[in-house]
Amino acid sequence: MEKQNAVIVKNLVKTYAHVEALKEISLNVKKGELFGVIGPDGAGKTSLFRIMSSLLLPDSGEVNVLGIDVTRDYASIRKKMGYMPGRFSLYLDLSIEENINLFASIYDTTLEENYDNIRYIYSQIEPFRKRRAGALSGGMKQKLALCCALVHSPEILFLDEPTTGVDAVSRSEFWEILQMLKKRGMTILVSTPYMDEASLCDRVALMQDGRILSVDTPAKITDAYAYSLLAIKTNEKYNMLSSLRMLEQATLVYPFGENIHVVSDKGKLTSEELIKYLSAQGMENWEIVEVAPDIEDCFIALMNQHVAA
Ligand SMILES: Nc1ncnc2c1ncn2[C@@H]1O[C@H](COP(=O)(O)OP(=O)(O)OP(=O)(O)O)[C@@H](O)[C@H]1O
Repeated sequence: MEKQNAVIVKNLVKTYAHVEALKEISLNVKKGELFGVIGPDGAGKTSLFRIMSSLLLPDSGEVNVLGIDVTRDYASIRKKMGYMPGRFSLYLDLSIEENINLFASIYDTTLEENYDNIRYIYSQIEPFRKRRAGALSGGMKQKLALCCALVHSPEILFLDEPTTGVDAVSRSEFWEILQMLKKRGMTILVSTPYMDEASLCDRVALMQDGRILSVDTPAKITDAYAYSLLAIKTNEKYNMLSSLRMLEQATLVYPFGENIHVVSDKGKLTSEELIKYLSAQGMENWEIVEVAPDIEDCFIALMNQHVAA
């Protein structure tokens, strides 16, 4: 049986003064899904999350969360959702325990009443419960903010860039917590600028400049890559980039980790032709390496298609 939608967003538009932050955004998220919204700074993620969480009104469009029209009935949806804003919403002068109790009191509940719901996360910071939030590491603040968002036992979580600026270990611990919450049936929407987090989601929306470029499972997005991708390993990155950018058959050339990626229309540039070109250019000490496109390659190609359109 087809899973029910937890979130339905239709033709959402949001404008600030002269900035069109959201340009007719539409998407559906299923109950129990871990759904990622991935995009660079300014893509419109925060605007979208604030509107879905009933904290901001759109200019036009529809937002339905758990069967509730959030633009009309924000009081009902707030009881059922947890929201973690991009910049932590913690009270830095209050202790861990006081922060959680404060958030609990807003929903007329207590930490004790909901202890079981947040035990897995809270137990990791409980030894420091008397410590001021301002004196916590980024990773601990992130766990505390998640406890605050979960303390009233919501059915759905909106997490806006929860891992931005947090160290790699804390990031990976945080994703483990999200997987655990998903297993318990929670619907989770999470935004992130980190492409490597895409593979941890059931489905992702790639977002740029107020638009969604693609929505699918990470595997289907990479399977749909419509170009030919060659990667070159070299110590002479700068010269290599300049040289490749003059190659007519290359649609896109960009540094990617240790390599340089060369994108061309299918059948337009073979590795033999690339070898010939680089040899003719007098380039030395490089090799072509086999790579499969990842989400970031797909994103770059989609952005380029959009700019070219
Ligand atoms: N209150 C505001 N007034 C004017 N422009 C705004 C306001 N809030 C956001 N914007 C602009 O709207 C666009 C989308 O911003 P938004 O914060 O939604 O994107 P984002 O993907 O969350 O990026 P970031 O990670 O930088 O917050 C950006 O161009 C931003 O500068």
